[in-house]
Amino acid sequence: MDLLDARLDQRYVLQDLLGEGGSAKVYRAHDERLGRDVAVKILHDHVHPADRTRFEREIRTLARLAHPGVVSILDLGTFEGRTFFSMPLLSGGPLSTLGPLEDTPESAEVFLDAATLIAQALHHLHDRGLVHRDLTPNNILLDAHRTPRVMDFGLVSSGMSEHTLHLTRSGVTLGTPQYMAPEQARGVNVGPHSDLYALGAVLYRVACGSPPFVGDNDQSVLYQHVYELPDDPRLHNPAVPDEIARLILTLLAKKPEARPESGLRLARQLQRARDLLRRAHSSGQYRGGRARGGEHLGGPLSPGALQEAWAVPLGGEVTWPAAVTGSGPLVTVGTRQGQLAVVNVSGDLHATYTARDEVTAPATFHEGTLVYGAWDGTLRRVRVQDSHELWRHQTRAEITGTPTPWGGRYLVTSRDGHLHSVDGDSGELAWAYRTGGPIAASPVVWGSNVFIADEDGWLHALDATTGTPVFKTQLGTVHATPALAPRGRGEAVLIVPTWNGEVHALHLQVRQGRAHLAADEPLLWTYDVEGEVWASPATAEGLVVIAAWDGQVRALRVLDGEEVWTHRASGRVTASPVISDGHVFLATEDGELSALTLTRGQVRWRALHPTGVQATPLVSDGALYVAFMDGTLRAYREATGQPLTT
Ligand SMILES: Nc1ncnc2c1ncn2[C@@H]1O[C@H](COP(=O)(O)OP(=O)(O)OP(=O)(O)O)[C@@H](O)[C@H]1O
Repeated sequence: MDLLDARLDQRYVLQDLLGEGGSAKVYRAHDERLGRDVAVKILHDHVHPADRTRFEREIRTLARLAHPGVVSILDLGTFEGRTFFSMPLLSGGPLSTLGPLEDTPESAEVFLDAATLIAQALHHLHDRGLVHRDLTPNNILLDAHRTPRVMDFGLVSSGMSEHTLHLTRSGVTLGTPQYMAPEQARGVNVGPHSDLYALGAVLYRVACGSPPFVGDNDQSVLYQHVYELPDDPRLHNPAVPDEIARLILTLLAKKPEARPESGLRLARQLQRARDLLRRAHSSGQYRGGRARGGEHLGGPLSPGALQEAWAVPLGGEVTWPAAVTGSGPLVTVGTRQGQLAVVNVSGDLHATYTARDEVTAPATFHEGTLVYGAWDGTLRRVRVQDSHELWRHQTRAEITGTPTPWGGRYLVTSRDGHLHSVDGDSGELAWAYRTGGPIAASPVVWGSNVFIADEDGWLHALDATTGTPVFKTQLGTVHATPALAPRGRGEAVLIVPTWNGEVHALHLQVRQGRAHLAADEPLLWTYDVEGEVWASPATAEGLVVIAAWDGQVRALRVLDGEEVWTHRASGRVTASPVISDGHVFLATEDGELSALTLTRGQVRWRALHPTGVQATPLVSDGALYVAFMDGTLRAYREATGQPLTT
């Protein structure tokens, strides 16, 4: 019977059918009494007694639970003899909309936050002696803020002793094979650990886009849950961070005792993974990879109170396109005189590595090693701990871009127009792609796609794993590395500044892992800064900051290129602006350092030095690190004891 427009309990007007399950229908309804929209779940007209039991079980369970990660029951009633209940309307779709994971810190953080809340919700359930037994991505819906709520408690079992899997409805096995723990598939020893396994399978599906096991029929899937090992999630989606892949695989352990011991313990592990990722993002400052938007976490919170903490002579000039990069307690910068200096955060020189030539390409810290290229075409990988050189790879021309880690390899550009993919373990070349013109910019990675812009004016998009071209488009000579602003699921804006001053915003979409230009509006906007651009744009919070060489700095809206503010720096700008915690950090060729608010461009801090800066500064660990052209590295920290000024 169609219930649309029916008015339940003088209060709920049913508006749209949201979905239908075995026992009930779910409607979007308007609660006239409170003037808000809710979801109403109403029992089918004629139901099998088993389905009625499931429905009642769900209501009783919901009434016992109160947790931010569990959908709450608002009201209970009957309509023409049919039981119904109302609950908050969850408009964010199923949990799977958070995936597949993209190679952005935001994507992993949203995923980990959601997983943590679900783990806590499971703990809440388990603590009350309940086991969900049917956790699937569709049974965890997101609200408008992407907060997940566990629902669908029709299969919940109370009491750990209950082993019944075959709660049947018309002879059908209930539970969802794709997410079912091995012990549940076999019908023995189902308990809280089975929900943790199911959560592992759900997270696998979200992270990779497909569940751990697929098969032609339920039996084949269940067989694999019992006997086969799942693939490493990174094989299906290389953007899955290592920490997340490891946690998912422990949840999918065949033996319950090998899984995390409780939802609470899992929640802690997920939070730790989030902290680790956050730290990796705040330090491994390579422009093309995680920090490709020029945004970094962990910069000075109140730049108004910045003071010089130390200065270290590096023994050589520091010029564009060098950049200060860092990891944990170490900061590094290369010089023209063939040195790569590694300084610790208290200002002591930790080590110096020599190259035969200028080290102007920014170095990358990655997994305890340092990867750096030099003007003579050598790429080296060195262990930070003991300075041991792991390998050296020789290319034919100057290395211009920062080595960008991708799927166990490093993507690195050279002046003669090549993008090389070099194996991280052996230093051997996996593939090389030749663009038409010289390259000065670093590669930019998005999902499994890599973009490079050359000086002949073309932007190339390649498959990052194989180097196969995906598309190319002509924009104009590019020196600076483009900035990528992710725009929600499978969409991003790539902001490409051309040397002659035109900044183009390309609208990218990803379909089955491949990037392409949006068919309806490939170019969102073009903005003419009327001057050369050497610095890479920086983007965060829906804005992009572009510093032209003549010193004019502009913040534009990523969406439509509208100008939000402008600022005139004291001199020419070659170093890229850096964004952290709502501030933009700028350095000029005549020695002006400044910190501006991101949203309004207000100057919060300014310092002048007799020598200038061309290399992009680093923000990390609450400090600002700047390498001056004369070869000094200076650290600026917030003066202690001063109140926050912003
Ligand atoms: N609170 C809600 N807000 C928005 N949509 C909802 C809400 N609750 C349920 N839905 C939608 O209604 C659909 C049907 O819900 P129901 O709980 O009956 O799911 P089911 O899992 O398909 O059925 P079964 O009870 O057989 O397991 C869900 O898949 C979901 O899309």
